[in-house]
Amino acid sequence: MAHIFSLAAPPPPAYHEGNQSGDQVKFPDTGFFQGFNKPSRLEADIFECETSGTIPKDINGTFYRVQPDHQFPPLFEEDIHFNGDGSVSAFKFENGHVDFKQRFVHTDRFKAERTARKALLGKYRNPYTDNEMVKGIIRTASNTNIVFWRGVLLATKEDGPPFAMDPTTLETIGRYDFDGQVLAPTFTAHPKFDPDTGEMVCFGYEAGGNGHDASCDIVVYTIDKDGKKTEECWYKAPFCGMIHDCALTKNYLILPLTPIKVNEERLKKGGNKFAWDPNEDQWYGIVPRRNGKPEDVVWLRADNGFHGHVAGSYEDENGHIVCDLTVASDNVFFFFPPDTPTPTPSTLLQRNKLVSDTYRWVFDPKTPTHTRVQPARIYGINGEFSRIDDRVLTKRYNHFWQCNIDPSKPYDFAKCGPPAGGLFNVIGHYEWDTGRKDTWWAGPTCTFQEPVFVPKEGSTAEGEGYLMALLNHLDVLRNDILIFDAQNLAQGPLAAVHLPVKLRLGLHGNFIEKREVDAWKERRSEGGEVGPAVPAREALPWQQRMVERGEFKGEEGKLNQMTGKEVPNGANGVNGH
Ligand SMILES: C=Cc1ccc(O)c(OC)c1
Ligand SMILES: [Fe+2]
Repeated sequence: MAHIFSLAAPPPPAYHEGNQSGDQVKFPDTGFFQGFNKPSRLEADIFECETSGTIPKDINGTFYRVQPDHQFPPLFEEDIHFNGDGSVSAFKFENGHVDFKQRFVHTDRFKAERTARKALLGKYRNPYTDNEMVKGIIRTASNTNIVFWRGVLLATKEDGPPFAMDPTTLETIGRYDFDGQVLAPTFTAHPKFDPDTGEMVCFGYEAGGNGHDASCDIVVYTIDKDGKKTEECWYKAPFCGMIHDCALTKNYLILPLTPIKVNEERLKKGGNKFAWDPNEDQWYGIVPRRNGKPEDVVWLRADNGFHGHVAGSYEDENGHIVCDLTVASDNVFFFFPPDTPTPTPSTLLQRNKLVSDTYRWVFDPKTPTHTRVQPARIYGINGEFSRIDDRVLTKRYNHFWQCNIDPSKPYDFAKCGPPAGGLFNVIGHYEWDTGRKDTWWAGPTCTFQEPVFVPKEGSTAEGEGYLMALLNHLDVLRNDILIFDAQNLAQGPLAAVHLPVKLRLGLHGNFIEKREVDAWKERRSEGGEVGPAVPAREALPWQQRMVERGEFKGEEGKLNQMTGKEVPNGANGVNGH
């Protein structure tokens, strides 16, 4: 890489044979850390952002989203974006004004590494590659989704528990175990919220042990609107593969099991978390929402494919489950190639050739388990990150929005290089009832991140409102937010918010109304109706088992110190009693 100055004494390379060498703060010279993918590590406030057009005055609320952003250069040169620390952005809209705030999620991992001033955790979801100092630590980087639950933000990643943050200040409150009710080692990044009951339905996969042992156990929880756990049931998956998103209907939860698999032996050898299995089916686990029993799960299967995200889902007049999601034709996670016979990583170029259409499945929940099924409808588009008007979740719906790939449009490779995160050069609005395709192309130097739907103040009609999405300027390394009329994308944006900086490629976000944030702030205040959110007081059961088995051997006090927990007689730490 070209430098604007030359050092008198050139330092040795930051990585030697793939491992970090020396203590320079220098990121790898790989695609995951250069160009638009360069780490940012920015925590900032911008009061009154610059805008173009007229920001609709009836948008009153905050668009929260999360991005992986490595706090420190990784231990291993070949590290991946998904291993970066969660960094949450908030765009607060009020009466035509927009303020920006961005903060890291202070996970146990973040705190330990900050104390050490360097990376201590190794590869993505492989504890066998960690520094001994952090043995037994909760490894999650909380970098995948940021949801609002009863007055707190939950920063989530599917390999660990959520971390709670204050919605106004973005300060981390701590690991959140729902007042001791949710103790599985893993927790999905895609909990679902039933708009009729106010319940949260959530799950964890690889949940039977410590979250890193290829267990086939899946746990499904329901938390009611008052914060009480009302359902917990454990199911078995046909293999330990990724279950990233889920679909919720009035009576069922559907778990798409993707044929990218965990193998504990591979982890022990320091290998990848996942390996793609091109010979495995894609599976759908259907479980009841009420009084589920382990034997109730129905697993349906279809030809190999890679699940993306769910748009909507509901039960039709026949009691069948309609479940809409993107399914890609091949391995989206090109950095997790098949194991056998020899792993040959595919490239970003191949990744960009995948087709990811939107599939409608109609499942009869009474079908015998292991039955092979076919899609009912394929929309005929190529994209990902579908969103709906969340008020129609669990209900028959019409509209969805997503980021699309249109390879027929010009792309300025000379100015932008390979399109970081995928060539999402179009934003699209679709209607199941009409087959309509309402799209807008962002031009040859821009791509989109996941959109959010913002309901119009005072309107209850599905899809009436705005669509908001981050725009990546790949040529000048900067971001905007574009705001559209949700049902007329083709006319172009109504307004834009301009950031003076580049964000990272994020995963997911949500728009939360100001009135909801304000009402909960009142309830969560000292002496309020509910009181402040309380972080987890006890170590997770898998950590307590490590202590009981004597696996800490004195590392425990060190770990407590590094994560800022109280050390004396383990009152508050990993042996928490
Ligand atoms: C599909 C997205 C996805 C799946 C697993 C992850 O750990 C993740 O981290 C950002 C993202
Ligand atoms: Fe996701």
